Amino acid sequence: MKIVADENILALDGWFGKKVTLQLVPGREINADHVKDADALLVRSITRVNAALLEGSAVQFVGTATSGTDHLDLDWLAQQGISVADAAGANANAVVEYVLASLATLIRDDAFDPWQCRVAVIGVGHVGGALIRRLQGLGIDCVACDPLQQIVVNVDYVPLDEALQADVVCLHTPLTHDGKHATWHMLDRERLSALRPETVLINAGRGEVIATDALLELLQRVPEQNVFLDVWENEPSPSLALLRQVTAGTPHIAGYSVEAKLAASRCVLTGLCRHFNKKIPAVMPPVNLPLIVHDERFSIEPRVAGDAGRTDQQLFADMVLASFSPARVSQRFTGLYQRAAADNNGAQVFDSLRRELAERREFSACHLHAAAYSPQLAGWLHAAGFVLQA
Ligand SMILES: NC(=O)c1ccc[n+]([C@@H]2O[C@H](COP(=O)([O-])OP(=O)(O)OC[C@H]3O[C@@H](n4cnc5c(N)ncnc54)[C@H](O)[C@@H]3O)[C@@H](O)[C@H]2O)c1
Ligand SMILES: O=C(O)[C@H](O)[C@H](O)COP(=O)(O)O
Repeated sequence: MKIVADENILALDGWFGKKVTLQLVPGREINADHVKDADALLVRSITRVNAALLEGSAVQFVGTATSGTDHLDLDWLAQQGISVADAAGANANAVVEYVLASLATLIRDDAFDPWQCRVAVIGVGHVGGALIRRLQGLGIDCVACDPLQQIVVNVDYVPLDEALQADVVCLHTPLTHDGKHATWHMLDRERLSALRPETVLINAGRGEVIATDALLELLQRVPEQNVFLDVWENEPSPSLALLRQVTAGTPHIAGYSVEAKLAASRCVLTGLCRHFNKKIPAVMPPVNLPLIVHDERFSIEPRVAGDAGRTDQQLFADMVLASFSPARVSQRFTGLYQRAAADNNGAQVFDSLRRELAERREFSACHLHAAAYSPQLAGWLHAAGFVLQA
């Protein structure tokens, strides 16, 4: 059997016996020549999988290590009888932590108190559902907007235009082009203009859900509007003007963590085994991941305990941002991207930064000493996903 796979799907090597030929290829370079005699293709979001790639090939299974599937021509694949498996849910927790870290950026700067706010989550699937549960666990008021499925209980579902009046608006929808609830340019000029200037907008769904030109116009008119973008139109070459204007812009890494990457690999390998009627290995990619109890990134802990001058909210933000700071990533991304864009190398910067940022660990890898924090702060840290030990 021959499997062609994106070289950046984590921990694929070592899972296949001698009867399998695994060819690893950079995702943007996978072409019809690579796949013509392959039985299976494993991709990430950057490979377009359609007739142009697979027509006449031997591929009968496509696995994508992503939740989004807009890079796959699902109708054509179904017509051809090619099976598809995705990794929906694998990176939901990483995206939730990205949203918490974005809010922490504003809390730290004293610009914002989420406990006095209403957060609207638009798109309530794996990511949006997990986000609502996490925010509610933190005691933060939420509403949900999802006209296609209403699966989360104990939350009010509201129409889109009402959701856009919340204090924080989080977009977690797929990119879709057809039907009454298509999401392409769902936030167009008219809807963006309806946002209140103090509303915080976060997009970790797909870039095309917001019309770039209209958002740029909005930010030129209302520069104080806080906007966090992880996804962009025209990746890997997003608008530099927009990147410069947003509160924090990251190169599509909200769902990036070692935990998420391994879970995604597990999903595609499970799908592959099911399709080819192979036994699903009991233990899948590796893994003894070290905890970060003593990691220098968390040397903040003693400072937190000793710093009587900071409020529990600020200390909460400090802890979250010590783990992952979208603003720090944004600063680096913006600097590198604007220099590279001058030489038309922006796309390489986008891709190489993404590779580098895949080593993030989730909050659960950080074990903290409960006694170092006030009961309120310890409760928030626990609810956010950190592990509190006696
Ligand atoms: N930035 C990242 O790193 C990252 C990571 C994971 C997922 N994503 C993106 O986020 C999307 C959501 O991820 P997920 O795992 O929750 O997917 P999911 O399929 O579990 O959930 C998507 C939800 O969006 C809802 N939806 C569809 N159209 C809508 C509309 N017009 N208005 C409101 N809701 C709508 C669906 O009903 C569904 O409940 C993915 O499709 C992907 O494009 C991005
Ligand atoms: O849809 C998803 O799951 C995410 O957008 C995912 O994080 C994309 O990551 P990539 O496949 O490009 O590494």
